[in-house]
Amino acid sequence: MPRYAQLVMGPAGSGKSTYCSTMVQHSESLNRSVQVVNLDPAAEHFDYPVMADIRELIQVDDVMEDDSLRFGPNGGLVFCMEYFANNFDWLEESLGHVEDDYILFDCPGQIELYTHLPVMRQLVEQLQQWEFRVCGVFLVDSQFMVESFKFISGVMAALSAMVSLEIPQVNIMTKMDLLSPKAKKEIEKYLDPDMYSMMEDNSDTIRSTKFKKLTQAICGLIDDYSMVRFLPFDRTDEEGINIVLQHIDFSIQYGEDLEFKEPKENEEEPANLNYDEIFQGKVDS
Ligand SMILES: Nc1nc2c(ncn2[C@@H]2O[C@H](COP(=O)(O)OP(=O)(O)OP(=O)(O)O)[C@@H](O)[C@H]2O)c(=O)[nH]1
Ligand SMILES: [Mg+2]
Repeated sequence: MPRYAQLVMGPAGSGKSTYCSTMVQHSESLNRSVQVVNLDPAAEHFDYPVMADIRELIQVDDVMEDDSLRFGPNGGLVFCMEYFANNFDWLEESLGHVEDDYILFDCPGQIELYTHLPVMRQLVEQLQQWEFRVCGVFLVDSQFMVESFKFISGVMAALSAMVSLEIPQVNIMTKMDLLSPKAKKEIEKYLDPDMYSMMEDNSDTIRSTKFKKLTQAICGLIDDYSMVRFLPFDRTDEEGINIVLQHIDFSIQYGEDLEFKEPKENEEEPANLNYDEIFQGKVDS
């Protein structure tokens, strides 16, 4: 039986931990069991129950305080994640061997983990060896998406995670509840974007021809392959949360292998039922 995992990624402060706790609550209301693993060695607050916490293995503060290492917060985090990659048996022990389990991994916000460092890919390969079907969930803060250039940089971040991990990925715009109704309307065009027209929006502000050509090439690449779409995520909207969950479940085929329970048969028909007699009786009366 397969196991299921969501790798919750995204830039710092994009709402990863909040997403995890919202999903746990939502799944509880659906009578589904979803567990969360904290993979952020610098995490301070989260309000979901954890099944495993990387801080039991290693903490950024300890690495920074170590006189022989002398790392700052970002170098410290990279060191922690590399240490984690060399100690996956800790994770294996913490996860146990439960069939059919569904686990969210709340990842750190340093973007280099998803663009060029090998740690997340190693984690994905390891999870797949343990029979997990993994979906990447990439979060981007909707507050930063209201202008085309910011949007393009968000798209590129999501795309580089998608390309480097080679797993199904669902991209999400978070904090939709903070947008005004006008901004909400405005942001709709970013959910399923037409990159060429977005390029047109900006053409007046781009003066350099080289920059314009480069932007055009990037927009063309994104559009031609239809690689990036976003789903809105408003933590106060149950219906919207359900749509996000359905997309993710679909991408990892959650539910297809669950055992089908036959509905209980109604009372069996009497064995010697003579339909001719019944019919005859009805016709006679
Ligand atoms: N209004 C609103 N606030 C949100 C939402 N999601 C996150 N926030 C707020 O945004 C801030 C950051 O959220 P986190 O969930 O901690 O973000 P994160 O991506 O886990 O942050 P790091 O782990 O530090 O990278 C917190 O103050 C949250 O309360 C949302 O959907 N709506
Ligand atoms: Mg967090």
